[in-house]
Amino acid sequence: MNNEAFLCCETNIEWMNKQGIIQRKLSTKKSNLRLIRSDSRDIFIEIVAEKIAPIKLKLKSINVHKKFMGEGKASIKFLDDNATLYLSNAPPGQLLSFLRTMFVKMTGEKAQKTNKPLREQLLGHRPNQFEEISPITNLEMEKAANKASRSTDTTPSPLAGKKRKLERNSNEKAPAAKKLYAGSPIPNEQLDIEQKEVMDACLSGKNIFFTGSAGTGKSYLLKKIIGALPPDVTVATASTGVAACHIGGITLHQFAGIGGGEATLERSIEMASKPPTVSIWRKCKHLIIDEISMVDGAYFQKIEQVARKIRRNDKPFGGIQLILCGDFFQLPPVSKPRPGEKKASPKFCFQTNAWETCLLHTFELKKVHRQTDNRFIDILNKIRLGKVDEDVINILSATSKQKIEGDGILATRLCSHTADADIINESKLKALEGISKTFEAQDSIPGTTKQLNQQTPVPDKLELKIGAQVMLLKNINITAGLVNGARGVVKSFRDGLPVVQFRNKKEYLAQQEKWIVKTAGGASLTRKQVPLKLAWAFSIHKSQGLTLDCVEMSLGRVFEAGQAYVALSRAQSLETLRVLDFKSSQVWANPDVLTFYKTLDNYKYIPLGPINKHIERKKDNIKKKSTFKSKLMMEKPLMNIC
Ligand SMILES: Nc1ncnc2c1ncn2[C@@H]1O[C@H](COP(=O)(O)OP(=O)(O)OP(=O)(O)O)[C@@H](O)[C@H]1O
Ligand SMILES: [Mg+2]
Repeated sequence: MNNEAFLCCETNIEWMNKQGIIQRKLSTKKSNLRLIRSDSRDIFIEIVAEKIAPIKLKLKSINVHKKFMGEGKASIKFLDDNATLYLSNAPPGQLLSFLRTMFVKMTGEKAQKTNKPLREQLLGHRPNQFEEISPITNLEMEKAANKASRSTDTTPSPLAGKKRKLERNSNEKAPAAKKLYAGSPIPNEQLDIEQKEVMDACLSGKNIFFTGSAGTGKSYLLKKIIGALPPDVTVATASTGVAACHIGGITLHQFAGIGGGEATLERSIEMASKPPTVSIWRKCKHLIIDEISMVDGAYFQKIEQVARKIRRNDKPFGGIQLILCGDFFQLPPVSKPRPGEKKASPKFCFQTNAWETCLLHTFELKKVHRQTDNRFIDILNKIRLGKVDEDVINILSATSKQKIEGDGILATRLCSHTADADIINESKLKALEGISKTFEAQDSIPGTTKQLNQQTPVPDKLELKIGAQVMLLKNINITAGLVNGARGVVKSFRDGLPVVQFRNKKEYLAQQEKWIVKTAGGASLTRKQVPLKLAWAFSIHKSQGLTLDCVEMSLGRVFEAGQAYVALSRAQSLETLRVLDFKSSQVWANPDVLTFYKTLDNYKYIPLGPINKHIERKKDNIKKKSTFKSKLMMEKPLMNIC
């Protein structure tokens, strides 16, 4: 079956009379929609659902409303039939492919129809036979995308001239068309074989944990999985605000509604039993968690118990399908000491009973997409496991002297401590001459600044000057290299907006972009802001999940297992990386993580002995360093960037 021409979702169909009064209505919870073609080459949508006879609606003179496609909703108005088809709870990715196929095929059909011989048309007296629509070809896609980009109308439906003008939906602006045609022409080709295997397992309803080294496309795949599940019953979360924003979800804490998890189980259940949290817990069928390595095990255990109680279902997590993703070799959970504890003692999720009872099917992605240089990939894989040999030391040390900046774009410094990164950005901006311009975000609901600061990558106030080092925070034009994470410098201000030049020499006038985040109650909050942030420095914790194209680091003060690995693996290549004072003692893996991964097939042969010795040595180093560290924190941070 051509999956691009198939959609499963809720439908409502309304037929109207000439006066616009509804004559007939039909609602289904689950319909299967198919794009089909008659032997006279007309294209139809066929709607098949239980207890109703199949319905076929001809795709001619239609008006499509697709503004809420991302939420799994769209409507198609059939002007000749005086009917409207409302689609809801559709997996957003499937809906996008379906509408795209519909537009592409209709665009192609219009061109073909004029060439059809009259004789063939006149002889078409047989009862109609229908066949499934063939998959779209690259050529068809290109044609339709060109047509859509030339047109100011985002509903590239083949409506006839005058009618088209009249029926154009004024609510729809260009971005929706951009969304429809962005990315690879053939959506199925966007996943590699390993990723497809995980996707299939997720769609089969199993509990899944997928892992893999940095840059293997875990978050990329997670976004596709979210797009393939029905949105009304799917909750996409991540352990941190930045990671949640990356996949368009909310934090796990926001979803669970039990605060930081410090309360007793009884109190936590009480907290989660309040509306709207309770209804979201009950409605949820698929719970997605990205960056699972940073979720505190005790918290994970608690929400599993809360889920069972709230949903009155004794199955693990109250019967919710779990889709967990992350790399435990990266940053561990951040937790505060509990009452009576001097030091926080975070536990990983895999060390809990809840993890055991969920019977997770585990997958590992091995193909690295972030980097292409195999030498660099090998180095990163060794660092991930805490192994540092002479090759690693030599190659990383050699980067310390390389010039990676150009055209006024300086390298971004990754700092082990957040405060250091903030101070560097502030002081560097202050040191620039010229007047500064402040860009204030426009938030849809007043009083949500703190939440939006946490959940979106853009600040509520952004101060810029000519010469400011910035990073782009949205994919603006993928083919032009204006992608999330691209580094640039502010060259001038035009019409009050910053003009940024990027490493590939492309210039971009940064206009306000929109971020939409979900609240735990399911409402949407919107922030509009220029898609930039200061980029002289970032903290390693804030950089988790990012890809950076010109990056520098000094790892002398790292304090977590995996912190050096996270920092190094942000770089796209050895040529765009500078490690200032690399030492093997900066790299170590958590022994519990190593033991856990040894239970997974691909890690059976990790030589644990030598690595553990290294870890013990490292632990001693941390103890010695901690007094030194607190002294250092009071001194000025490193300022010798570039
Ligand atoms: N199948 C794919 N085809 C093309 N590009 C891909 C594919 N999978 C991932 N990528 C790209 O690889 C880069 C890294 O992907 P992603 O950030 O999802 O990795 P990750 O495993 O989540 O990394 P991290 O562990 O650092 O969070 C991104 O730029 C992403 O777009
Ligand atoms: Mg990721």
